[in-house]
Amino acid sequence: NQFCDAGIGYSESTCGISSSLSSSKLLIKGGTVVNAHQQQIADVYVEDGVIVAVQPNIKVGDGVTLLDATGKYVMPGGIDPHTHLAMEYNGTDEFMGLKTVDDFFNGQAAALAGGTTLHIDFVIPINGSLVAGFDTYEKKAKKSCMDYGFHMAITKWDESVSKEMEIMVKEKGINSFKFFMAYKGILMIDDELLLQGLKRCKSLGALAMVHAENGDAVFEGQKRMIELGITGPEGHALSRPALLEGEATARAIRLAKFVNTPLYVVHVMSIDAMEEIAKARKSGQKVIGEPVVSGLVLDDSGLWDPDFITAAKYVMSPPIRESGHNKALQTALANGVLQLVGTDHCAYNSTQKAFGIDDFRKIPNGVNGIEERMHLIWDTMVESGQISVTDYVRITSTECARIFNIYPRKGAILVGSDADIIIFNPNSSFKISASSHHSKLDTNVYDGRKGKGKVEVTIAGGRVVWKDDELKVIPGFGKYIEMPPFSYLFNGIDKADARYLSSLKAPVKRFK
Ligand SMILES: NC(=O)NCCC(=O)O
Ligand SMILES: [Zn+2]
Ligand SMILES: [Zn+2]
Repeated sequence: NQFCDAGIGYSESTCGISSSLSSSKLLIKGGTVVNAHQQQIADVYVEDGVIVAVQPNIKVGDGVTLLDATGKYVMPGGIDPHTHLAMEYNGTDEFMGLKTVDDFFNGQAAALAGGTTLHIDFVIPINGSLVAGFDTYEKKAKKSCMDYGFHMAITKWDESVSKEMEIMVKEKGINSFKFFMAYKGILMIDDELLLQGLKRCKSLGALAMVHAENGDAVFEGQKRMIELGITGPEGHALSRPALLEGEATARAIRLAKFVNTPLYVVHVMSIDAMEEIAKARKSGQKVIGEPVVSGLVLDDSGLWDPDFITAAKYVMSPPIRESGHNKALQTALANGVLQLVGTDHCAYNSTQKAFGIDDFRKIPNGVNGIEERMHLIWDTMVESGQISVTDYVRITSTECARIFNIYPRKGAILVGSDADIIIFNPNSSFKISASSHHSKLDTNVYDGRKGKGKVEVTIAGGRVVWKDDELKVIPGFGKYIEMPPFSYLFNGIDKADARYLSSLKAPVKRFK
């Protein structure tokens, strides 16, 4: 790994960052500046971490770092809405018995090398306590080298959880809560809890997110596979078919409609789930669908690899589906049925994956992607002609900023926006390899993939952190980004509620 893997307190001089790269004034010259709404040839001038001017032919004095972007795209840094860095369960007894290997420093360094400048991670409560979970994640994130935000998982329900949700929203800058409809006995919630959670989210202006799989049926499917003697990684896919993802997606959508609150479906992996989202959106319901890179570009064939470790590295939930789902998800992303792309970066190494050598139920669930997302989505969606460059910015950055209510501070190259910027060369190329990536993983589910386009420069918070294939990152430089409630998804909810109430033909006056 090329970045400075020092602890907190590392200073620029000890890692040899040249003064030109650490200048607080930057001028990006002559590139095509792309926002989700338009593209234009312009210069971009940055001072103290903020974009100060976007226009042609900006003239500056001395002491400004110049970056030539002629023939290249200048785009907002990627925003990954779905990561699990240093993920733990209950603080000590980690999710599926293990802790993810990429933490809030090296996982972020990998993200920066791939052009992502902000990620939103999932806080896992400790014994159900949101405050305890938040405190733990706040400590883990102290060494951050790039900006980050938090979603919060809800794993149990009582008065104190309901109160803590309010604290999260009003005092801690969290505006989204994830409900796991799977992982029975660990994180899974039931419909009653989901209903209470949806109501509470609505009252706080927070976005409800669901991991949509029928956890009871998955549990049954797992038993079925073991009874049939299917204990390897392929049993993972066979035990939780797409119909169970479709069922849970439909159920969550209907409950959100009943409550009249927006819903965000994380890691949409199947046609079954995507079609439920399409139907709901067509009817006017506010449902957001997030595919992840693995579901868009891979198929399940790796799970049948005769080598256990090779197969186990593809184990994630919902599973990577058989070929055909990936292409359908790409089309849905291109035509607006799905809105933004995450990674679900959840890194378990070979030793950890080997925990399930005799029983696929014990293989920790998760794949990488935080470093690869921007390149793979460019190659799969833009280079193939499925979407435009402006749409690329929308699905990798802007829409995420809008949904989580931090636009245009993030997700845009506009005067006043944070200087989180990439310079992207469409004529260069990338190659993914487990031996050169920046994750701590010893494997990579995209190992060997090549494609067109390359993130040549990443600027985060106004600093050049990635250039000439070299990382220059500082632990502690990343900021926590608070996300206010009542995003645009809540517009009109009150009017729809009033319409509903006035439409009720009740109460009926009855004579006794
Ligand atoms: N997706 C996965 O397999 N691991 C991370 C946890 C989750 O998002 O469900
Ligand atoms: Zn999930
Ligand atoms: Zn996840």
